[in-house]
Amino acid sequence: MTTRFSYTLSATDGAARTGVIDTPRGQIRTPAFMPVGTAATVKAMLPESVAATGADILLGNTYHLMLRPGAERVARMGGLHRFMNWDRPILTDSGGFQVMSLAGLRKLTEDGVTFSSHVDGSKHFLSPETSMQIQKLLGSDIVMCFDECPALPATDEAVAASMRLSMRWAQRSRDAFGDRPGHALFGIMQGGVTRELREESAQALQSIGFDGYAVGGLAVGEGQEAMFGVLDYAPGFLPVDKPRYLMGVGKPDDIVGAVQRGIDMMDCVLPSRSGRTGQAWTPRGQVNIKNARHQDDPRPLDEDCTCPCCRGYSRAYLHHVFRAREMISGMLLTWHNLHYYQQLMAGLRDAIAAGRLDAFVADFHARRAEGDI
Ligand SMILES: CNc1nc2cc3nc(NC)[nH]c3cc2c(=O)[nH]1
Ligand SMILES: [Zn+2]
Repeated sequence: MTTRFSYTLSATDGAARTGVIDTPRGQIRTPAFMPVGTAATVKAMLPESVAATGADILLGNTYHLMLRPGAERVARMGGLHRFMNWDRPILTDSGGFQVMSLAGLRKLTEDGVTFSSHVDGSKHFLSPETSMQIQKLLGSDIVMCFDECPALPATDEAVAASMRLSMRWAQRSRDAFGDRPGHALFGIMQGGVTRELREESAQALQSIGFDGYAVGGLAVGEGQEAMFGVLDYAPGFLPVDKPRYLMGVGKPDDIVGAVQRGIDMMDCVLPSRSGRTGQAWTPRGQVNIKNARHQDDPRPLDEDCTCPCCRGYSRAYLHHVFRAREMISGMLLTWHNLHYYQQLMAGLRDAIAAGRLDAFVADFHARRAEGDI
C-alpha cells in the first residue's frame, strides 16, 4: 500500500499509453473509465456491483453534494467513501461546470460564481477556495481545480479570456489545496478548439504544477471530429509522466479515439443514464430495448457478455420490464452498460500493453453495425 499518489507508465502504442495510478485507497488501471456517482450513488447500482464491473474509481459531483446533503454533513458522517460505502478511489469535480448547466441565476466574477440551487433556490458561492474546502470535506482522493468551461459557440476572444480566468483560478486552487499527502490535485486545460490557446493553457498549468492534467472544454457540443482535432495535439502539450483526464467523454467510439490520442482517464454519465432509458451498448452496436422487435427475442443483449444481465435475462424480459417501468430494468441495463465499458477499457489496456492497439481498434469498428441491433 502506498501513502502517496503516483502514476507509473508501463507501455505505449503510438500516442496511447497504459499504466497504473497508485493511491492510498488502491490502484487505478489506465486507461480508466470512471462511472459517475453524482449524488453519492451510481444510479441503480450498489457500490459492490459497480466494483464487480471492474471500476477502480468513480466520480462524485461537488455541485450536487454541496447542495444536498451538504459537504459538512458528509464530513460528519466520515467522508464520502464511508457515506456511500465505496472504499476505492473517488475523483470529485470542482462544481463550476454544473453550476453553468444546472443552477439558476448566476453571477460570475473574478472572485467566483454566485448561484441559486436547482434543488431549493438557496444561494451559494463557489470559488477556487470554497471548492477546495468542499472537496476536502468530501474527502475525495483526486480533487479538480475550480475552472470555467465556456459555453459554445464562443468567440476566440471569449475563449481566451475564459481560459486565462481558469488559469488564475488554477493558481488559487493550488494555493488553497495546500499540502495533502496521498491526495492529488488535477489542473484543467482550457482553450476551446484553438491550438495556441490550448498550448498557452498547458504551459500555464505546468508552471503551477499538478499531479494530473485534465483536458476540459470538450464534449460540450463541438462534435467528435472537432474534439478529436483538439486531441490530436492537446495531450502532447501535457507532461508524459502524469495522468491525462478527458472530462465528460463519452460514447464507446469517443473513448477509443481519445485513448488512441493519449488520454488515460475518462468519465461519462452515458452508460448509466442511457441504461435507465432502455439503451444498451454492445460490441456490435446499440440495442434500444423498448423497440417492439425485442418482445419475443429469447437471446441476451450480447451472447458473449458475462454480466448478470446477459447471463440471466432475455431481450424479451428486458423489453417487458422496461415497458412496465420496473426498477429492475434500469438496474440490469446499467449493470450491463458499465460492464461493457469496463470490458472495453480492459481490452484497450491489454492491446496497448501488447502493442496491438491498431488491430484492436480495427476490430472494434468492424464489429459495429449501424443502428439498432
Ligand atoms: C469541473 N470542471 C470541468 N468539468 C467539465 C465537465 C464536462 N463534461 C463534459 N461533457 C459531458 N464536458 C466537460 C467539460 C468540463 C470542464 O471543462 N471543466
Ligand atoms: Zn451484458
